[in-house]
Amino acid sequence: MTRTLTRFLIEEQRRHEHATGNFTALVNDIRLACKRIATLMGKGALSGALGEADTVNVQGEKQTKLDVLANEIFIRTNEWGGQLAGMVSEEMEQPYLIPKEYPRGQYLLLFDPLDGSSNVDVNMAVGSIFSVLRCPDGVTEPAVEDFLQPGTEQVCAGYAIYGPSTMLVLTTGRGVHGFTLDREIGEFILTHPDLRIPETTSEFAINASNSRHWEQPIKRFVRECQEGAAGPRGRDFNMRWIAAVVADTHRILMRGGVYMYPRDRKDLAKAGRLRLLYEANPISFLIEQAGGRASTGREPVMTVKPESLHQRIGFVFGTRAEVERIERYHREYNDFEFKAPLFGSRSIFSSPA
Ligand SMILES: O=P(O)(O)OC[C@H]1O[C@](O)(COP(=O)(O)O)[C@@H](O)[C@@H]1O
Ligand SMILES: [Mg+2]
Ligand SMILES: [Mg+2]
Repeated sequence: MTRTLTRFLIEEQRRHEHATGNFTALVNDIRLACKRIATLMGKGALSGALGEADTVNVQGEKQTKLDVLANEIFIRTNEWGGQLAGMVSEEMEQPYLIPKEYPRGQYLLLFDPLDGSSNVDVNMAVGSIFSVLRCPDGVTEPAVEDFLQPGTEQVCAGYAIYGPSTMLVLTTGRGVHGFTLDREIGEFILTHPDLRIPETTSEFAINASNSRHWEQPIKRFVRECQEGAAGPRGRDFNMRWIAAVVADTHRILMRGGVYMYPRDRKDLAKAGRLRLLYEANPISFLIEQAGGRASTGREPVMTVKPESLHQRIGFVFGTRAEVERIERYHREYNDFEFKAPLFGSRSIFSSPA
C-alpha cells in the first residue's frame, strides 16, 4: 500500500514519546490549504481570478487576485485548529494573531501564499512556501520579535508546487520528502522519499537581465559558466530561470543545480530580492537537509539573525560544491578589494565586458 502524507506524519509523531499530535494536525491543515489552492490554480482562467487586484502589498508590489485569494485560504484554513499562536505572510504587513474565538497553540506559521506570481497569468508553475517556528513559551499574543528567529530554529519547512502535477515537499529535520497529490483520492502520496541533491551539476539559474548590477564574484562565476569548456571550468553549463523560486528549488532538489538571486547594485536599499523569513529560510532548510548548501554568498542563510518581518536577502543555493565556490569567490574578492592598487585591471575579477 502506498504511503500517504498522513501516515508519514503519524509515523514521525510516534518517534517522539511526548508528542501531542498538535504538530501533525498543523501540517495536515497546511496540506489542506495547499490542496485548496491547487484546485483554484487548476481552474486557470475559469476561476475568474486571473489578473491583478487593485491592491499593493507591504513590499510595494501590485498583488494578483490569486495572491490575495491564496493568502485568504492559508489564513482561514490554519487559524481555527488550535496549533498556532500567529502567522506572518508575504501579503500582510503585520503578523496575523489567532482570533480570540479560537484556541491558541505553540507554533508560528510563516508563508508565501503564492510564489512566482508573475507566472500566474501565463499558466506557468507557481507554488506556496511555508516555515514553522515554535512560539516562545508563555507567549499567546506573539509580537514581531517572536517571529524574528534564525532559520536554524525552524521545526518544519516546505512548499507545494502547482505544476502539471501538484506536489508537496517538506522537511521536519530528518531529510526531505516529496509527496504527489493523487487527485482521485485527494491525498498526497510519498513518491520521492529522502531527496538528495547531486554532488555535481552543469546547470545554473539567475535572472541575467540584472547582470550589470551584479557584484564581481557573481559576474566571475556566471562568466566562467558561460565560457564553459573553453574557460577555467573546462566543461559546458546550461542555464534555466523559471521566475518562481519554488519551481527553481524543485528542479534543483530533483536534479541539482545552483540558483542565484544575489545582493546587487540595482537598488542598494534592498539587500536582495527574496524574503528571508518565508522564502529564503524554508528553502534553505530543505536544501541543507538534502545535502546542498544555502548562502547569502558570504554566510549560511539560516544563521542570519532576522531584523524585520519582510527583510530581503541575497540568496544563493543548490549543489554544495557550486555554492562553496561562489562563497570562495566572495572571500577572494573581499581580499582583492583591500589590496586593489596592486592588481589594477588584469585581475580575474575585472570583467572583460
Ligand atoms: O522577476 P524576477 O526578477 O525574475 O524575479 C523572480 C523571483 O521573484 C519571485 O517571483 C518572488 O516571489 P513572489 O512571486 O512570491 O513575489 C521569486 O519566486 C522568483 O524567483
Ligand atoms: Mg515568493
Ligand atoms: Mg508570493
